[in-house]
Amino acid sequence: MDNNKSIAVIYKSKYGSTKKYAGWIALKLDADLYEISDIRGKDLKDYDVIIFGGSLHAGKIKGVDLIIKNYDMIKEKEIIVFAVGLSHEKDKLLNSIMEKNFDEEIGNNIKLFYLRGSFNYRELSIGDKAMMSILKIDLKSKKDELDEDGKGMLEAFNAPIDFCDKKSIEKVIICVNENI
Ligand SMILES: Cc1cc2nc3c(=O)[nH]c(=O)nc-3n(C[C@H](O)[C@H](O)[C@H](O)COP(=O)(O)O)c2cc1C
Repeated sequence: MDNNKSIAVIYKSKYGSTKKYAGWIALKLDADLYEISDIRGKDLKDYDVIIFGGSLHAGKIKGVDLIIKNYDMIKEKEIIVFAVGLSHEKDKLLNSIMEKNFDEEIGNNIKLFYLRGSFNYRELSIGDKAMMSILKIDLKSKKDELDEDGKGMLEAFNAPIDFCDKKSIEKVIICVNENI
């Protein structure tokens, strides 16, 4: 790895999984670590490699506007985004995250990864509980037709689940090391 390259890891996390992954990645890469509110868009130009991590919320990557709004300023840099969610990593998942969050130009220029997070219904904010309750009713009504993801989600309302796995950051680390 070229140690002269400066790397920023920036994250937006509501319940802690994305923060955990960002911390693991920053430590491994000896990068500067920022919670999203602690960095301004213009500070991004100080870095050669920008790694952004955000949790998935109804398909959207929280906080990723920081990358989108500043894209013209940072487009010559190495940009890596990791999304943290509960779904299983299926073939189409990355494509669907890409389509819901980025236009074609940005999509072609960034590297996108998916990491599995955690879920504890009891700890959710009131708004998130309301949103998830609607999902729960929907899942229950389709109980017999649910795929693995749906069944897992339904079970998660009763018992907290945590898929955070330090080993899964390896794909992000390899990507950074290959490109700098
Ligand atoms: C309201 C709500 C919406 C969610 N939407 C998605 C989603 O669209 N896709 C997904 O894979 N996970 C979804 N999740 C699961 C979160 O992404 C998961 O809990 C993640 O670990 C949260 O990250 P954080 O701990 O950094 O806040 C959702 C969770 C909540 C509470």
